[in-house]
Amino acid sequence: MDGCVDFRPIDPKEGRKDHQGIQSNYKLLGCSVRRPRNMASSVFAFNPLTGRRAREPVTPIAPKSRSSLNFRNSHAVKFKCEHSCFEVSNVSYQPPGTELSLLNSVSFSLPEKSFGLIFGRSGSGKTTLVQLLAGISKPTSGSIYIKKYGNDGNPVQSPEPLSSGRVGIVFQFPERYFVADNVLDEVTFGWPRQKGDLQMKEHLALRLQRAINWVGLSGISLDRDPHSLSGGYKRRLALAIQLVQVPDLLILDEPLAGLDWKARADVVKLLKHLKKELTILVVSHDLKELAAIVDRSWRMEMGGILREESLPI
Ligand SMILES: Nc1ncnc2c1ncn2[C@@H]1O[C@H](COP(=O)(O)OP(=O)(O)OP(=O)(O)O)[C@@H](O)[C@H]1O
Repeated sequence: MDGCVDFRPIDPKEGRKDHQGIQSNYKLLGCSVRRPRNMASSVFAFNPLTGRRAREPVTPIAPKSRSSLNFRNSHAVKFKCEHSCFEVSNVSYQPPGTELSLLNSVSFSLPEKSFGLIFGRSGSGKTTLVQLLAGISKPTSGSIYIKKYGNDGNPVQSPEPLSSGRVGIVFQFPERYFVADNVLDEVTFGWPRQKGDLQMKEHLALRLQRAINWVGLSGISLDRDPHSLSGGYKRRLALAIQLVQVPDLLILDEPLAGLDWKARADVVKLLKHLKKELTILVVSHDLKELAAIVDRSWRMEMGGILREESLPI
Protein backbone atom coordinates (compact mmCIF):
# COMPACT_ATOMS: atom_id res chain seq x y z
CA MET A 1 0.00 0.00 0.00
CA ASP A 2 2.77 2.38 0.96
CA GLY A 3 4.55 1.88 -2.31
CA CYS A 4 1.39 2.45 -4.32
CA VAL A 5 1.65 6.20 -4.66
CA ASP A 6 4.62 8.31 -5.47
CA PHE A 7 3.95 11.99 -5.98
CA ARG A 8 6.78 14.06 -7.38
CA PRO A 9 6.49 17.81 -7.02
CA ILE A 10 6.55 19.89 -10.15
CA ASP A 11 6.20 23.65 -10.41
CA PRO A 12 3.05 24.44 -8.40
CA LYS A 13 2.44 27.66 -10.32
CA GLU A 14 2.35 25.66 -13.48
CA GLY A 15 0.08 23.23 -11.68
CA ARG A 16 -2.48 25.89 -10.85
CA LYS A 17 -3.07 26.52 -14.54
CA ASP A 18 -4.37 23.02 -15.11
CA HIS A 19 -8.12 22.96 -15.69
CA GLN A 20 -8.95 19.31 -15.43
CA GLY A 21 -9.46 19.14 -11.70
CA ILE A 22 -6.91 16.38 -11.39
CA GLN A 23 -3.77 16.74 -9.35
CA SER A 24 -1.20 18.69 -11.22
CA ASN A 25 1.40 19.92 -8.77
CA TYR A 26 2.73 16.42 -8.48
CA LYS A 27 3.61 13.83 -11.02
CA LEU A 28 1.76 10.65 -10.25
CA LEU A 29 4.01 7.66 -10.74
CA GLY A 30 2.78 4.10 -10.95
CA CYS A 31 -0.33 4.53 -8.91
CA SER A 32 -3.92 3.44 -9.22
CA VAL A 33 -5.52 6.42 -7.51
CA ARG A 34 -6.15 9.95 -8.70
CA ARG A 35 -5.17 12.89 -6.57
CA PRO A 36 -7.40 15.92 -6.29
CA ARG A 37 -5.77 19.20 -7.08
CA ASN A 38 -6.58 20.60 -3.68
CA MET A 39 -4.51 17.81 -2.18
CA ALA A 40 -1.82 18.54 -4.66
CA SER A 41 -1.42 21.81 -2.87
CA SER A 42 -0.61 19.80 0.20
CA VAL A 43 2.63 18.19 1.13
CA PHE A 44 0.49 15.37 2.46
CA ALA A 45 0.19 14.46 -1.17
CA PHE A 46 3.51 12.75 -0.77
CA ASN A 47 1.86 9.90 1.07
CA PRO A 48 -1.80 9.78 2.03
CA LEU A 49 -1.21 7.48 4.98
CA THR A 50 1.67 9.08 6.76
CA GLY A 51 2.00 12.54 5.36
CA ARG A 52 5.57 11.61 4.49
CA ARG A 53 7.21 11.12 1.16
CA ALA A 54 6.03 7.82 -0.22
CA ARG A 55 9.43 6.19 -0.02
CA GLU A 56 10.09 7.05 3.58
CA PRO A 57 9.42 4.35 6.21
CA VAL A 58 5.89 4.30 7.60
CA THR A 59 5.73 5.46 11.21
CA PRO A 60 2.18 6.01 12.41
CA ILE A 61 1.80 9.41 14.06
CA ALA A 62 0.24 9.10 17.49
CA PRO A 63 -3.04 10.98 17.80
CA LYS A 64 -2.99 13.88 20.27
CA SER A 65 -4.67 13.30 23.60
CA ARG A 66 -8.33 14.23 23.92
CA SER A 67 -7.57 17.12 26.20
CA SER A 68 -5.09 18.59 23.78
CA LEU A 69 -7.80 18.71 21.16
CA ASN A 70 -10.29 20.47 23.34
CA PHE A 71 -10.21 24.15 22.53
CA ARG A 72 -11.59 25.09 25.95
CA ASN A 73 -8.63 23.43 27.67
CA SER A 74 -6.08 25.21 25.54
CA HIS A 75 -3.39 27.42 27.01
CA ALA A 76 -2.79 31.00 25.95
CA VAL A 77 -0.08 31.59 23.36
CA LYS A 78 3.22 32.71 24.83
CA PHE A 79 5.94 34.46 22.96
CA LYS A 80 8.83 32.56 24.47
CA CYS A 81 9.66 29.30 22.70
CA GLU A 82 8.82 27.28 25.80
CA HIS A 83 8.20 23.95 24.13
CA SER A 84 9.10 24.10 20.50
CA CYS A 85 9.76 26.71 17.94
CA PHE A 86 9.70 26.53 14.20
CA GLU A 87 12.85 28.27 12.93
CA VAL A 88 14.08 29.36 9.55
CA SER A 89 17.73 30.31 9.39
CA ASN A 90 19.45 32.16 6.54
CA VAL A 91 17.38 30.60 3.80
CA SER A 92 18.22 31.72 0.29
CA TYR A 93 16.77 30.45 -2.94
CA GLN A 94 17.76 30.54 -6.58
CA PRO A 95 15.59 28.48 -8.93
CA PRO A 96 17.76 25.67 -10.33
CA GLY A 97 19.61 26.69 -13.47
CA THR A 98 19.12 30.43 -12.89
CA GLU A 99 21.12 33.25 -11.37
CA LEU A 100 17.95 34.79 -9.91
CA SER A 101 18.00 35.34 -6.18
CA LEU A 102 14.36 35.05 -5.13
CA LEU A 103 15.00 34.80 -1.37
CA ASN A 104 17.94 36.38 0.47
CA SER A 105 19.02 35.08 3.87
CA VAL A 106 15.51 34.78 5.24
CA SER A 107 15.45 34.09 8.99
CA PHE A 108 12.52 34.02 11.38
CA SER A 109 10.99 31.88 14.08
CA LEU A 110 7.49 31.05 15.19
CA PRO A 111 6.70 29.50 18.57
CA GLU A 112 4.35 26.56 18.59
CA LYS A 113 0.64 27.33 18.75
CA SER A 114 1.06 30.85 17.54
CA PHE A 115 -0.01 32.69 14.43
CA GLY A 116 2.50 34.31 12.07
CA LEU A 117 1.62 36.54 9.14
CA ILE A 118 3.81 37.37 6.16
CA PHE A 119 2.73 40.32 4.06
CA GLY A 120 4.34 42.27 1.27
CA ARG A 121 4.01 43.36 -2.32
CA SER A 122 3.08 41.04 -5.12
CA GLY A 123 6.15 39.37 -6.55
CA SER A 124 8.29 39.88 -3.44
CA GLY A 125 8.75 36.16 -2.82
CA LYS A 126 6.07 35.12 -0.29
CA THR A 127 4.83 32.13 -2.24
CA THR A 128 8.39 31.10 -3.03
CA LEU A 129 9.10 31.03 0.71
CA VAL A 130 6.07 28.94 1.64
CA GLN A 131 6.89 26.48 -1.11
CA LEU A 132 10.29 25.96 0.51
CA LEU A 133 8.73 25.57 3.95
CA ALA A 134 6.38 22.95 2.57
CA GLY A 135 9.22 21.03 0.95
CA ILE A 136 7.91 21.65 -2.56
CA SER A 137 11.28 23.11 -3.49
CA LYS A 138 14.59 23.03 -1.65
CA PRO A 139 16.50 26.06 -0.35
CA THR A 140 19.79 26.81 -2.08
CA SER A 141 21.23 27.44 1.37
CA GLY A 142 20.06 27.75 4.96
CA SER A 143 17.94 25.52 7.15
CA ILE A 144 14.39 25.02 8.31
CA TYR A 145 13.92 23.17 11.55
CA ILE A 146 12.04 22.65 14.80
CA LYS A 147 13.85 23.47 18.02
CA LYS A 148 12.60 21.96 21.26
CA TYR A 149 13.07 23.70 24.60
CA GLY A 150 12.88 22.54 28.20
CA ASN A 151 11.17 24.32 31.09
CA ASP A 152 14.42 26.16 31.79
CA GLY A 153 14.25 27.71 28.35
CA ASN A 154 17.28 25.84 27.05
CA PRO A 155 17.17 23.66 23.95
CA VAL A 156 16.62 20.03 24.96
CA GLN A 157 18.17 18.53 21.86
CA SER A 158 19.75 19.57 18.63
CA PRO A 159 17.26 21.08 16.17
CA GLU A 160 15.34 18.63 13.98
CA PRO A 161 14.95 19.49 10.30
CA LEU A 162 11.27 20.18 9.57
CA SER A 163 9.97 17.18 7.70
CA SER A 164 7.85 18.15 4.71
CA GLY A 165 5.44 15.42 5.77
CA ARG A 166 4.65 17.38 8.92
CA VAL A 167 3.61 20.54 7.09
CA GLY A 168 0.10 21.17 5.82
CA ILE A 169 -0.43 23.82 3.19
CA VAL A 170 -3.61 25.24 1.70
CA PHE A 171 -3.00 27.35 -1.36
CA GLN A 172 -5.26 30.15 -2.53
CA PHE A 173 -8.83 29.21 -3.59
CA PRO A 174 -8.56 25.53 -2.59
CA GLU A 175 -12.25 24.98 -3.39
CA ARG A 176 -11.53 25.43 -7.09
CA TYR A 177 -9.83 22.09 -6.97
CA PHE A 178 -12.53 20.05 -5.25
CA VAL A 179 -13.13 16.98 -7.36
CA ALA A 180 -15.56 14.77 -5.46
CA ASP A 181 -19.34 15.07 -5.39
CA ASN A 182 -19.64 14.58 -1.65
CA VAL A 183 -17.77 15.82 1.39
CA LEU A 184 -16.62 12.39 2.54
CA ASP A 185 -15.08 11.48 -0.82
CA GLU A 186 -13.42 14.87 -1.00
CA VAL A 187 -11.67 14.44 2.33
CA THR A 188 -10.74 10.82 1.74
CA PHE A 189 -9.90 11.12 -1.95
CA GLY A 190 -6.30 9.95 -1.74
CA TRP A 191 -6.86 7.32 0.89
CA PRO A 192 -6.11 3.64 0.21
CA ARG A 193 -8.98 1.76 -1.42
CA GLN A 194 -7.65 -1.74 -0.92
CA LYS A 195 -9.50 -4.17 1.29
CA GLY A 196 -7.83 -5.13 4.56
CA ASP A 197 -5.70 -3.18 6.99
CA LEU A 198 -8.70 -2.43 9.13
CA GLN A 199 -6.55 -0.94 11.86
CA MET A 200 -5.10 1.66 9.52
CA LYS A 201 -8.57 2.53 8.24
CA GLU A 202 -9.92 2.91 11.78
CA HIS A 203 -7.00 5.13 12.58
CA LEU A 204 -7.69 7.30 9.54
CA ALA A 205 -11.41 7.40 10.38
CA LEU A 206 -10.65 8.69 13.89
CA ARG A 207 -8.36 11.34 12.48
CA LEU A 208 -10.99 12.34 9.99
CA GLN A 209 -13.64 12.69 12.67
CA ARG A 210 -11.28 14.81 14.73
CA ALA A 211 -10.42 17.06 11.77
CA ILE A 212 -14.10 17.54 10.92
CA ASN A 213 -14.90 18.48 14.52
CA TRP A 214 -11.93 20.78 14.63
CA VAL A 215 -13.08 22.89 11.72
CA GLY A 216 -16.74 22.82 12.77
CA LEU A 217 -17.99 20.74 9.86
CA SER A 218 -19.71 18.16 12.06
CA GLY A 219 -23.14 19.68 11.40
CA ILE A 220 -22.73 19.17 7.64
CA SER A 221 -23.86 15.93 6.04
CA LEU A 222 -20.96 13.99 4.57
CA ASP A 223 -23.23 13.40 1.54
CA ARG A 224 -23.33 17.11 0.70
CA ASP A 225 -21.82 18.19 -2.58
CA PRO A 226 -18.73 20.23 -1.58
CA HIS A 227 -19.54 22.74 -4.32
CA SER A 228 -22.92 23.46 -2.68
CA LEU A 229 -21.32 24.58 0.59
CA SER A 230 -21.01 28.25 1.45
CA GLY A 231 -17.67 29.95 0.81
CA GLY A 232 -16.65 29.74 4.47
CA TYR A 233 -17.57 26.06 4.70
CA LYS A 234 -15.59 25.25 1.57
CA ARG A 235 -12.53 26.73 3.27
CA ARG A 236 -13.33 24.69 6.37
CA LEU A 237 -13.38 21.58 4.22
CA ALA A 238 -10.04 22.44 2.63
CA LEU A 239 -8.61 22.89 6.12
CA ALA A 240 -10.07 19.60 7.34
CA ILE A 241 -8.22 17.77 4.54
CA GLN A 242 -4.97 19.18 5.92
CA LEU A 243 -5.81 18.65 9.56
CA VAL A 244 -6.31 14.91 9.27
CA GLN A 245 -2.56 14.61 9.82
CA VAL A 246 -2.25 17.27 12.57
CA PRO A 247 0.66 19.15 10.97
CA ASP A 248 3.51 20.67 12.98
CA LEU A 249 3.06 23.73 10.80
CA LEU A 250 -0.06 24.77 8.91
CA ILE A 251 0.54 27.23 6.07
CA LEU A 252 -2.31 29.16 4.48
CA ASP A 253 -1.86 31.24 1.36
CA GLU A 254 -4.47 34.04 1.26
CA PRO A 255 -7.12 32.20 3.32
CA LEU A 256 -9.67 35.03 3.00
CA ALA A 257 -9.29 35.69 -0.72
CA GLY A 258 -12.52 35.66 -2.69
CA LEU A 259 -14.85 35.34 0.33
CA ASP A 260 -17.73 37.66 1.24
CA TRP A 261 -17.57 39.55 4.55
CA LYS A 262 -19.50 36.93 6.47
CA ALA A 263 -17.37 34.03 5.27
CA ARG A 264 -14.22 36.05 5.96
CA ALA A 265 -15.34 36.65 9.54
CA ASP A 266 -16.21 32.97 9.82
CA VAL A 267 -12.73 31.87 8.66
CA VAL A 268 -10.98 34.36 10.97
CA LYS A 269 -12.99 32.96 13.90
CA LEU A 270 -12.01 29.44 12.92
CA LEU A 271 -8.32 30.36 12.66
CA LYS A 272 -8.52 31.97 16.08
CA HIS A 273 -9.64 28.60 17.49
CA LEU A 274 -7.16 26.59 15.46
CA LYS A 275 -4.15 28.57 16.64
CA LYS A 276 -4.78 27.27 20.14
CA GLU A 277 -3.83 23.86 18.84
CA LEU A 278 -1.59 24.46 15.84
CA THR A 279 1.28 26.61 14.67
CA ILE A 280 -0.09 28.63 11.77
CA LEU A 281 1.74 30.71 9.19
CA VAL A 282 -0.35 32.81 6.82
CA VAL A 283 0.54 34.78 3.72
CA SER A 284 -2.07 37.47 3.20
CA HIS A 285 -2.89 40.97 2.10
CA ASP A 286 -5.91 41.06 4.46
CA LEU A 287 -4.05 42.62 7.34
CA LYS A 288 -6.94 44.38 9.10
CA GLU A 289 -9.11 41.33 9.39
CA LEU A 290 -6.34 39.06 10.63
CA ALA A 291 -4.67 41.60 12.94
CA ALA A 292 -6.51 40.49 16.07
CA ILE A 293 -5.12 36.96 15.89
CA VAL A 294 -1.58 37.72 14.67
CA ASP A 295 1.23 37.05 17.15
CA ARG A 296 4.14 37.81 14.83
CA SER A 297 4.34 39.51 11.48
CA TRP A 298 6.95 40.05 8.79
CA ARG A 299 7.13 42.13 5.67
CA MET A 300 8.63 40.48 2.58
CA GLU A 301 10.44 43.18 0.64
CA MET A 302 11.10 43.03 -3.07
CA GLY A 303 14.11 40.82 -3.68
CA GLY A 304 13.07 38.25 -1.09
CA ILE A 305 14.20 40.06 2.06
CA LEU A 306 12.10 39.34 5.15
CA ARG A 307 11.93 41.76 8.07
CA GLU A 308 9.92 41.48 11.27
CA GLU A 309 7.48 44.39 11.32
CA SER A 310 4.19 45.30 13.00
CA LEU A 311 1.18 45.31 10.76
CA PRO A 312 0.83 48.68 8.99
CA ILE A 313 -2.81 49.21 9.92
N1 LIG B 1 10.87 29.23 -10.85
C1 LIG B 1 11.01 30.55 -11.01
N2 LIG B 1 11.90 31.04 -11.89
C2 LIG B 1 12.05 32.37 -12.06
N3 LIG B 1 11.36 33.29 -11.39
C3 LIG B 1 10.44 32.88 -10.51
C4 LIG B 1 10.21 31.50 -10.27
N4 LIG B 1 9.24 31.38 -9.32
C5 LIG B 1 8.88 32.64 -9.01
N5 LIG B 1 9.60 33.54 -9.72
C6 LIG B 1 9.54 35.02 -9.60
O1 LIG B 1 9.89 35.32 -8.27
C7 LIG B 1 9.21 36.46 -7.81
C8 LIG B 1 8.50 36.13 -6.52
O2 LIG B 1 7.35 35.35 -6.80
P1 LIG B 1 6.32 34.91 -5.68
O3 LIG B 1 5.21 34.19 -6.35
O4 LIG B 1 7.04 34.18 -4.62
O5 LIG B 1 5.82 36.32 -5.16
P2 LIG B 1 4.62 36.64 -4.15
O6 LIG B 1 5.15 37.60 -3.15
O7 LIG B 1 4.05 35.38 -3.61
O8 LIG B 1 3.57 37.35 -5.07
P3 LIG B 1 1.95 37.34 -4.97
O9 LIG B 1 1.59 38.17 -3.75
O10 LIG B 1 1.52 38.00 -6.24
O11 LIG B 1 1.52 35.92 -4.86
C9 LIG B 1 8.27 36.85 -8.94
O12 LIG B 1 8.89 37.89 -9.65
C10 LIG B 1 8.15 35.59 -9.77
O13 LIG B 1 7.90 35.90 -11.10
